[in-house]
Amino acid sequence: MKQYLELCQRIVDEGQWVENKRTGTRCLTVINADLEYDVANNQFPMITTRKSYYKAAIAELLGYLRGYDSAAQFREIGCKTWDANANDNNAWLNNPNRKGEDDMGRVYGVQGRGWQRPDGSTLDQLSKVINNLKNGIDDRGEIITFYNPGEFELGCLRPCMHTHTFSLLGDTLYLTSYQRSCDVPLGLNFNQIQCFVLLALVAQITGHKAGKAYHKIANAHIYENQLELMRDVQLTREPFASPQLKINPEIKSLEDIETWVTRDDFEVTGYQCHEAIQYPFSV
Ligand SMILES: Nc1nc(=O)c2c([nH]1)NC[C@@H]1CN(c3ccc(C(=O)N[C@@H](CCC(=O)O)C(=O)O)cc3)CN21
Ligand SMILES: O=c1ccn([C@H]2C[C@H](O)[C@@H](COP(=O)(O)O)O2)c(=O)[nH]1
Repeated sequence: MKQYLELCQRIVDEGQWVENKRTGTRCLTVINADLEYDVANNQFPMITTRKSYYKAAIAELLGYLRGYDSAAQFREIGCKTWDANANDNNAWLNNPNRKGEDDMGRVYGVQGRGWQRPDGSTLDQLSKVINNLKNGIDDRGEIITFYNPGEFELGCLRPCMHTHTFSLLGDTLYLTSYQRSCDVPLGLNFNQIQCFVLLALVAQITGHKAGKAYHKIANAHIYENQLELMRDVQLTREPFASPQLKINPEIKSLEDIETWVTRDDFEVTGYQCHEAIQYPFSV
């Protein structure tokens, strides 16, 4: 929690204003942030200085792992975060590749589970990594990347947290996640949870201990219409201790994640937080 608040304070104190053409809203911006999460000791990085909706963040991650490409699929598993980008953004609405209501196109999990090869076949990056890790193999390229510049025009948004590298050291699994662009009041709240859960879950289904998750962010920003709430409300609050996450131990394979796991297989204990803050969202 301390590192999150320090990043927010750093943006407020040292950020520079950057115009943003896509959303039309300028952002107070810093470059480079390194965060880490202690999965080994179950220090679940949920924001405590406002109410955090962790189940929606986990549902979003499950949707990515399943290769979902429609905001309707995300809604069905308890996550509304893709409605606006799929249905309210003019650039995407006018894009001839959009296949209709709720279509997100070839984003995130579509690339993770079905990267298109030149010969027309597809590559399942996630299965490869899980199979190797299950067999104790780290080929120094246990990487899942959603970032496919050749297909940007086929999706509603370029992936933000775009690459995940898994590393095995003895029987301990580590994760390094890379993010090109981060909406610190809204998105990071979800992304911190997702890095933690991704490592905890993959460690569980591949039979390893979880170590740390490292989260590397290039452009970290606060939108202009979020600044007052962050500076004058959220940053004046004292954080509470980190809660703990309990994952259903019956989750044992990638197939389980694909078939029956829901957001209710994840329970948080010991969560104490300040009142909710509703931050504006820029589409
Ligand atoms: N401008 C912007 N910021 C983002 O963080 C973001 C995007 N766009 N587009 C793609 C995804 C969607 N994400 C989102 C979208 C909405 C919330 C959001 O509204 N969160 C609320 C409540 C969530 C709920 O009730 O389930 C929050 O208070 O955290 C969070 C992340 C993260 N990403
Ligand atoms: O997981 C996510 C997804 C998106 N974001 C934020 C970061 C930016 O504010 C927008 C994306 O805008 P771009 O113009 O494509 O950079 O969404 C996030 O923080 N986390």
